[in-house]
Parts: sequence; structure tokens; C-alpha cells
Amino acid sequence: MEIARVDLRGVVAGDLGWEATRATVTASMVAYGCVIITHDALGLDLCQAMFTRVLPDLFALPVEDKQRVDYQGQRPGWEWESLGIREPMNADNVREFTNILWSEGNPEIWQDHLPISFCRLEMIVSISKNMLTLEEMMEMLVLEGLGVREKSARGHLDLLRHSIRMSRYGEPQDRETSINMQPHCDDTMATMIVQHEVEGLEVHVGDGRWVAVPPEPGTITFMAGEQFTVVTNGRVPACLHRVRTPSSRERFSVLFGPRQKGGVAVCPLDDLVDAEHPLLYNPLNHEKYFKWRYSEEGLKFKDPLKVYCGVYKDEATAMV
Ligand SMILES: O=C(O)CCC(=O)C(=O)O
Ligand SMILES: [Fe+2]
Repeated sequence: MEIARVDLRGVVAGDLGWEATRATVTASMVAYGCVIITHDALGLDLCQAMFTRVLPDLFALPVEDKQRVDYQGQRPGWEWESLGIREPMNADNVREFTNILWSEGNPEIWQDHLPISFCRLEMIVSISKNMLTLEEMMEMLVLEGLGVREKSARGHLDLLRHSIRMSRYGEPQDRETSINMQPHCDDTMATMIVQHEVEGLEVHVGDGRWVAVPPEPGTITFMAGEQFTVVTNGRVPACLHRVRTPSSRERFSVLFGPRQKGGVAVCPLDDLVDAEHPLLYNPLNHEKYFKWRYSEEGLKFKDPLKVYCGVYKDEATAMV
């Protein structure tokens, strides 16, 4: 079986296509924690403008400016940097982010009779709103596919917060492997990745085999993070992925995804725990886990999630 590709255009809950899509999505999520979506929700023009204008402008700002917002980068040996915005569907949050980055002193540029600051804001908000709709649809498809009642699934969605991250990769430092982000699973609930023109995303499909997800226009990669493994009581594995860019071209990506709201433990959904499927994960306090997972101790383990909150530790305690 390959990672499923599903066309979500025109798919509506309860309609004819819904059940077939649900079966395909669920099977691929159970096997790889990953599905490739085709959708026009983001709009090709919007993506083009985002990747060729907004992102290059954003990352061209001086590091001192970028460090005034949620910025990661400047790691020795890593040609990678990333900027994040929480709840980017809310224009106020995006306005705050752009105002901090492009404070006075940056002359306003006009484009198609609109100030560029307005275009940037509109683009980020619009991409985020569309991503949120797709994200919730994907979670509903998988959860329903696993047998979760609609009400429980909606209750789960209400416990999420969202953020968008925009990343830039320079030339891979390791010319031999061309890897510019090492294999990992995200510690989120889910991540949706939009690529543009430059290759990079690869997904592990078992036995050391990696599959490249090509940066095709109109496609978005949906992947489960560790929190989703807990919520689904182990049915959906967190997707193991990495970034590898043999062309060495500069690469941008846009990532959108939910995590559990702060202070609310992540728990397996009741509908997914029964005699046939005993409880596999204890409630996960994300803040504490996050600190431990990236500590010297947490980094020793192959499956830190299981070590931290798994009911059965068995092979989880294997070291990296
Ligand atoms: O840039 C990408 O395609 C993936 C990035 C990623 O996996 C991450 O930031 O966690
Ligand atoms: Fe990732």
C-alpha cells in the first residue's frame, strides 16, 4: 500500500464520496500517519504570491528583527529558520506579527493599488482559514473512520489551538546526504505541509524506506503528530518524516497544525478504548512532556512518547 492521495474537492460530510474518502484516508493514516490531499482551497495564485513574495521578504529581514517574534533558527550546522504565528485565522494576531516585523522605517510598498502590508496579512489569514477547514475535515474523516462518534470528535476539535509556521531552508550542510532536517515525528496533534516547486519532504514507509512527497501545486501533506497517537489510543502512528533536498535549492514551506490547548491533558478518546483495544496511553501533559522530550534524557529514546506516557513500555525503552 502506498501513502493515499485523496481529492477533497467537493467532498462534503454525509455525501456519497464521504464514505469512500473516509476509508482511504483512515487506511493510510493507520499505516503511515500520512495522507496527501489535493484541494484548491489555498488557490494557486495565493500560493504563488505567498511563496515568491511574502516568504522571501519575510526571511530577508535582519535576524534581530525576526527574533522579536516567534523565531527559531541560527542553530550551528543547520541551514534552517522558521517563524510562527498562533491562531493565525484571527487577523489581529497576524497584524501584530507583521507590525512587529515591519515596524516604522520600512516604507510601505503599493501593489495592485493595495499596500503590501495589507496583502501579506490577507494572504496569511486566508491560507490559515482554509487550512483549518481542511484540517478539521481530515480529523473528522479519520476519527469517524476509526469509529469515533461525531459528538466526541467535535468535542476533541474544540480542545485544539492552531498555529502556522513558515520555514526557509538554505543549502543542505551535508552534501552527501542532502538532508536538511533529520528524521523526526512532530510533537503536535497534526501538521499540514505545503511545499512549492522545491523538493524536500520525505516520509518513512517502513523498513528504512523513504518516499519523497513531490511539491506538486494544489497538494497538501497531512500528517499525524504524537498527540494524535495518544488521542487515537495508538491506532494512528505519528508520521516519521525528514527533509532532503538533493537540488540544494533554497526551499520554503508552510506548515499549519493544531496542538492541544495549554493546560488540557491529551487523552485517548473513550470511543477507542474497549476490551479489544485496551488503554495504551496515560493522559499526557504536553508542557511537561515537551520539556522532557528534548532534554538529554528524553533524546535517548527511540519512542519517547511511549516511554513517557505509554501503559506498556516493552520495546519503547530502546535507546536511539
Ligand atoms: O518543511 C517541511 O516540509 C517539513 C518540516 C518539518 O517537518 C518540521 O518543521 O517539523
Ligand atoms: Fe516535522
